[in-house]
Amino acid sequence: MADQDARNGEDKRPTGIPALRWEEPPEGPVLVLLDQTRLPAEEVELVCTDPAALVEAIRSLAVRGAPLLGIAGGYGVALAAVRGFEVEEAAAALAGARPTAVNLAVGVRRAQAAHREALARTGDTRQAARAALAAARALHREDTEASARMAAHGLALLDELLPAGGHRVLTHCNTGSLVSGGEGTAFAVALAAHRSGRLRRLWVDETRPLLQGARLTAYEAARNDMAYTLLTDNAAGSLFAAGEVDAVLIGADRIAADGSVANKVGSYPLAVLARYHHVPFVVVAPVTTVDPDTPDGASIEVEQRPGYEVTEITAPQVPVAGAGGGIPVAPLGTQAYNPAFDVTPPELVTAIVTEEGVVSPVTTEALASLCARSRQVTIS
Ligand SMILES: CSC[C@H]1O[C@H](OP(=O)(O)O)[C@H](O)[C@@H]1O
Repeated sequence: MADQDARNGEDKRPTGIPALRWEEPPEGPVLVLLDQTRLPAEEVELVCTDPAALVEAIRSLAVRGAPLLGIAGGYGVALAAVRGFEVEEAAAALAGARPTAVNLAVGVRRAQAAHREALARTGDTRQAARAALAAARALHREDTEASARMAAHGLALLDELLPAGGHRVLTHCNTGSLVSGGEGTAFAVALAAHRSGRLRRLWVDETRPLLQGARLTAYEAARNDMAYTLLTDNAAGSLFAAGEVDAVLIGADRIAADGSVANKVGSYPLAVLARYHHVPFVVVAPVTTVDPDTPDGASIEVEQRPGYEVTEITAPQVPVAGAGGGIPVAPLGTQAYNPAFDVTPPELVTAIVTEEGVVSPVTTEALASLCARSRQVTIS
């Protein structure tokens, strides 16, 4: 898919990167994924012909990012239905592939509900499969539209919060078109600022251990010709201290009813730094990430991932060395603590930006309408 030019910045292909697409070749429908574990070195596509392959792709982060997980989950149910797999079983496996991003369960549930309703109404498995696919496509379309609206609301908020001139924005993990049906969430706001000449600098946290920032956000920023600088996660503090950060923009995997935000591990320390240095800490996420059934941060299940992701550096070209197939950077047998996410309390969040607008301050009361809206979009 990529040619040599793509890696030296000479590639002039469209900046949007189709993270996934549904195709219907003669041999049967497939879900095609851009394998994000191979980026930025290689653009490799995974062709999923069954739900089990998609479950593994989700678990390995070949496909990742809360909104995209919801879209993939919906298509996964449709794939099971059109290819004659047991749909309820496939739905349960897909929804359980990763626990923290609520969008995954939402996407699966919407396609599953459409399938159940059509099957009960018609008794026809082909019609039921088409209903599941239509639900997945609707979710994909809605997320694409939501991304553009979040970008507009987010940029207007930055202009309101920050002095005129270029904004210096720090972001964590990856929240661009690789997590979305559109151009992403937090990254889409930075991209909108860039396109309007109002992004002075995008500070990109590398985001250990899987390096979504270094590998994916830098890749997307380069493809968009943005002014970006990569930094180690532990260098962020010195940037704040030097007054080099005007705002923090991050995504979310689950927002509890009280406004607690689960996001990539390392987000909470950024919120504390932002508060100490009086810098706005802005969360950008679609309404489908708000979970009215999770009352508070303590109720969010934080995914614990394998220790070898911390103790080894993995790269596709590296021959199998350690337990995870990577290069050990710690003594063999080293135990590692590897939570994939952390939870930021609402009092440290300046604002939550969704496609519906901006919530600030972040309180249970202020979120009530978002919770109600979330219930609507997650069952329609
Ligand atoms: C805007 S959703 C992107 C969100 O997903 C990332 O997690 P992962 O790479 O493990 O799927 C991270 O939390 C991002 O903020």
